Amino acid sequence: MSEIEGHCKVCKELCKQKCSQCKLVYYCSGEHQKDDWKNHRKNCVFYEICSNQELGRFLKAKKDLEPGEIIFVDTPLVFGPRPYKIEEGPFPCVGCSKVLLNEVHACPECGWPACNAECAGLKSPQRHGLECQILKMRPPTQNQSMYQYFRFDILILLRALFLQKSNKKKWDVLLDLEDHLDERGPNSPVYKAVQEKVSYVEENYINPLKAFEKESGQSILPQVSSDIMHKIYAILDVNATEITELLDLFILYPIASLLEHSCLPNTSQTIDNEDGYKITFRAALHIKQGDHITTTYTNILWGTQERRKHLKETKYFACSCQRCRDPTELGTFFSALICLGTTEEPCKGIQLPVNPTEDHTNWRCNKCGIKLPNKEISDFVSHLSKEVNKIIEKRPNLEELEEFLGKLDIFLHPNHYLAYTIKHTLVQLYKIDDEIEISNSFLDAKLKLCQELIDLTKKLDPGNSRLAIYLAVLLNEQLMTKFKILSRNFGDDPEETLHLKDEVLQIASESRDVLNNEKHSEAGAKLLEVINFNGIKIRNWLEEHEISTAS
Ligand SMILES: C[S@@+](CC[C@H](N)C(=O)[O-])C[C@H]1O[C@@H](n2cnc3c(N)ncnc32)[C@H](O)[C@@H]1O
Repeated sequence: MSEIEGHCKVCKELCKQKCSQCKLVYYCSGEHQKDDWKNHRKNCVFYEICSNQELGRFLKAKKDLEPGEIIFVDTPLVFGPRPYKIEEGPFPCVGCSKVLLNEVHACPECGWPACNAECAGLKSPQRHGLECQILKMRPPTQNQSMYQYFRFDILILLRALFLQKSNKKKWDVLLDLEDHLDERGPNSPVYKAVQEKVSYVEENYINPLKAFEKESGQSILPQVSSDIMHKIYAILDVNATEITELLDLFILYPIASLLEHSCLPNTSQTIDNEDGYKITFRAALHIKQGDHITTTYTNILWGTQERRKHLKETKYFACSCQRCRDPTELGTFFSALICLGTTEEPCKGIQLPVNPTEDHTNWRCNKCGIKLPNKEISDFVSHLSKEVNKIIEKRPNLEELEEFLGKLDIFLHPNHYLAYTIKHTLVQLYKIDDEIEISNSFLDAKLKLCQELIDLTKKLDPGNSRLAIYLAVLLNEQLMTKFKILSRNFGDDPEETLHLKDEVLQIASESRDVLNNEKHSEAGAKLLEVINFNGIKIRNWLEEHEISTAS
């Protein structure tokens, strides 16, 4: 049997035609494919759901997947405003969740803030349509601020509770998601925070609801116990996907919730805000049949200790992915420190964790061998991290930032994640402006920094699944620096001109490609506009100087 032949799933005849969707099953004819659709339908996907003791459920590839290939599209079980209290700043619209930056209107039924009394989300059952009837039941209260009165953090809970009536299948799937309730026991801080919400909901909404149900004989929401509310918040914390920018949303998906975490994920995701927040997962790297399909639950621009701590505290597991296990973090040295040695003369070796997946691992210098306890390192890095946040918040100028980086350089490996943050800001402050006199050495230094950060970003995120915006910013800076050199040296050396022209065109094209999955995000769209504008500027210049734009 050749590779392009297989046995028809129905009659077992040898044939060449496959299911055009999953390309995993052979059918000798359209008729046999149609006959089998009822069985095949649920298996017509590129992944299988597996489970083991360590991970619980996870997804495995059923076939080899190429970068960019769609693995699955998922539709939300429920979505709503982030379940954290809003203490200041604008509210979102209760109907469509857009942040209300200008005029604030109200839902005509319950009075909650809305973008417009006609907002379609006010009536939609997936949005405000069902919860509105409960919000209306609250008795009038006095002496409460707007932020105490409009508790957007409880809306997603009400929306989830309504699934038991509006879509029992989704309700059952939701309740079957991982909750880690055992780790969120009554003494944990998270339990107390959730209990505050639950008591608030009971007092303001559930008690009036129960009174109404009793009086009217209607059953609106049968399951509203405190336990079920704790469970829903736990499920949201462990599984929900967050969107920020203009919307501030938590979205819970049935399939995406089963994806395993890795700090080196092999998928990328895009969410369609215009189509009910459908999420599309694509292969970001080559995925082989049988490989686990992974996403990331944390910030891959943090060092191993910070990522693992965050995962432990919010997702209740100890990550031991390829990056976490490697003291050098895939050769990036993203958490490495400079060894200060024991004598007055620093040894200048590199301090790395001996076993990064052990919480209390010692750190050891790769040159002098001196060991330091983890606590000493993490206290020191957390102190530096606060200093970095302070200086970034201050919106520093170039000189302040360079001076600060000079201090960090004494202690941190040049690739340390705190240095990365500073350098990423710095590279954008090294302006290449036609109005300013710029030396060649300045351009060379900027190019060197761009290249250093681009290489580092690509190592951390080889599938460009999380750091696309960071990378595109760097490529754009590199593009404009090379273009400056090209235009400055034009006429000196024709061969060099052509070489630089090719490089510039290649970088312009790469920076656009990198943003492929981000072009619908606010930041991605803005950046793409800048890159396209720069691309046009460069092409115009090349044409004016009669340099072919073909590579
Ligand atoms: C979003 S859920 C993933 C689906 C879950 N395994 C299930 O059975 O429903 C997140 C949970 O899966 C487990 N998990 C995910 N990735 C893991 C990993 N790399 N190592 C260990 N546990 C992991 C943890 O229990 C985590 O809290």
